[in-house]
Amino acid sequence: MAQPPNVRAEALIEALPFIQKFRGQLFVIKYGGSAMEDEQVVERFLRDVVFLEAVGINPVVIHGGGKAITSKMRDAGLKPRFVNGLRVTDEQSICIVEDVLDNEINPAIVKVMHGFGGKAVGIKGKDVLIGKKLPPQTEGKSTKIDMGFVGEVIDVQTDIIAKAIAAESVPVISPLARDASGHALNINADIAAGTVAGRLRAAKFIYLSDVPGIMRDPTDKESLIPSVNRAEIEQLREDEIITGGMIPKVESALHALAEGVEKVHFIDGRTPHSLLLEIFTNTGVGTEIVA
Ligand SMILES: Nc1ncnc2c1ncn2[C@@H]1O[C@H](COP(=O)(O)OP(=O)(O)O)[C@@H](O)[C@H]1O
Ligand SMILES: CC(=O)N[C@@H](CCC(=O)OP(=O)(O)O)C(=O)O
Repeated sequence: MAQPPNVRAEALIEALPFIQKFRGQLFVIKYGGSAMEDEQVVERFLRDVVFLEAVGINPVVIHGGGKAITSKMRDAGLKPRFVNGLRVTDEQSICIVEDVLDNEINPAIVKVMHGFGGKAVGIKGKDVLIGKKLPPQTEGKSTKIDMGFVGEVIDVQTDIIAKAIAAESVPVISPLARDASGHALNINADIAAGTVAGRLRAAKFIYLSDVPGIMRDPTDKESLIPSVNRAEIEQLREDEIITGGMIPKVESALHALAEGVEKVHFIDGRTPHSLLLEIFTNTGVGTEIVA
């Protein structure tokens, strides 16, 4: 049932101080994982991003696509393998990774945003992120695994991103880098986003995922941790409360904070308008990481 007009107007007025505070500021948003699986959820999120841009905030979106890559690899008869949350990526797999991220997911996001009347520009990670191959990773106690074409970001060509923002377009960036010889490297999207947020000194860095935030028990919603600092994160890792896909997230969040990002938030991409609630209301949503 529609709310009375004055209640609806109050929601806009509640947003006023936040719009005034955040206009002109740069927010990096990592969008990935299961929160990307449902078309309705994707559209709702992207409309929220268009809204941010329309009220003068400068969002930069870094997207993932791990699930789609896994499914395409399986179709090709390849068996996905992860070490410490990172996909082992051989020559055949990197072609699939590039195809899924740059030719499918990235243009689809831009198209939906255009459909909502937003301005967005797709940027291939390879065009802005310079990387180098990761050394072999330790699995278990001592086994070293060659990760293939998996990299870390050593430089960001921020001028290309800045140009898009100056043109009032939302940069939508895929998590790939190029190495010194121009070869594509697969970058975990959380790590790519954390590096970009740090280099751009984002006012906020927001992760949208498929959990309410960081939890003491990922199966119990009530165990959500609303605010956490570096020392507490280290303890949560030691106690193996933060595991799996949450590890690259907290690591890149801490990296971004060390680089001067003001605030990092983990919110649930499945909750309708969690992004707008986090930014434009006093309601605390998800987990905030403070320096
Ligand atoms: N303490 C924790 N709190 C919340 N989620 C956690 C925690 N530890 C591990 N996880 C896992 O991390 C996952 C999120 O990481 P991931 O699946 O890589 O997200 P995305 O694909 O959105 O980047 C959650 O679905 C959850 O299973
Ligand atoms: C090296 C590495 O693991 N790269 C990731 C890149 C995509 C990603 O991170 O996507 P999500 O954010 O949706 O998980 C991968 O191949 O799955």
